[in-house]
Amino acid sequence: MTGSTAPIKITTKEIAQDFLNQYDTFLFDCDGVLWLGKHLLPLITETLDLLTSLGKTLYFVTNNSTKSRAAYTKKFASFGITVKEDQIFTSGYASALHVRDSLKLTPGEDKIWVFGESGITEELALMGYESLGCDDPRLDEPFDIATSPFIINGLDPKVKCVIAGLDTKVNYHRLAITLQYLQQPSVEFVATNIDSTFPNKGYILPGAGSMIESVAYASGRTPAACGKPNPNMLNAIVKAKNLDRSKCCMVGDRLNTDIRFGVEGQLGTLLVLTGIETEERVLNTAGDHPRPKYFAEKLGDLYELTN
Ligand SMILES: O=C(O)[C@H](O)[C@H](O)COP(=O)(O)O
Ligand SMILES: [Mg+2]
Repeated sequence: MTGSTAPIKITTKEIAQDFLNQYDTFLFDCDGVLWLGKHLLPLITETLDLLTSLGKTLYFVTNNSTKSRAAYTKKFASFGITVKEDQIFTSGYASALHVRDSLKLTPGEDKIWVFGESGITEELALMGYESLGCDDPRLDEPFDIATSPFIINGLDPKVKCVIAGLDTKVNYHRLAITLQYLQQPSVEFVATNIDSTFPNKGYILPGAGSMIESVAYASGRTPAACGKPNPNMLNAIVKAKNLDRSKCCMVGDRLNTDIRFGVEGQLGTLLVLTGIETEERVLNTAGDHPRPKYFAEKLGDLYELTN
């Protein structure tokens, strides 16, 4: 898929100002746009302050499910940036909303097996759902079919759904037990997001999608993926915040998630080159991805060019 208009690179003060004048609300992806792991990208604080001083509204929409919205406020604070929990949307939160609003599982009764991290279980707990799996230390043990407590004790019949996401403690034990639940046809299969990779300070690392693919392949099942570019996530944000899509801009570093989310959601789009994509891919008219309206070397260019 290609946009008919060539993406505009933000390289001058005039282009930067023209871009800023078009939008009153910005939805920021996090990994690859604001930071790389624990490393804040250049001029991020200055750019967010600039936008706030111009009266813009800021939201943060990340596919990274390893942290809950509450934990992300702490991560922002660790960089000296004040962000309220209700400005943050994660794929873990979107998955929990899916469990509650689409699958309509019963809190306090139905349980969820989590192949992923605490950013998922904390969001589920806020909605009253008990999770199994995740960081249970027994899953850190090497898998042995004769001794695994999850095999010996049998599957929990109250588990009605598997949520799979990015799990930096992925191992055979977690894969094996997740597969046991996915072999139950009545157990729903939900994925937080589809990102194949993510950027972290000079390295491209396996993303949630690469791990989810493993259990999807083993089970022969396709999960419902809840993060960007799923329009349900954007619909939830637009509804919760009463947004005018024509005045919103999605800022991301990945074409098949962030920019697709923005283009298909009828938002403006800005792609920054500090994460996954290259200028060559952004300008490629033959790619199978939507192209952004704007792109820039880094988010901080907005600050640098207008000051
Ligand atoms: O694999 C993942 O979960 C993602 O690549 C990742 O962390 C994306 O986060 P985002 O770029 O949406 O902030
Ligand atoms: Mg990103």
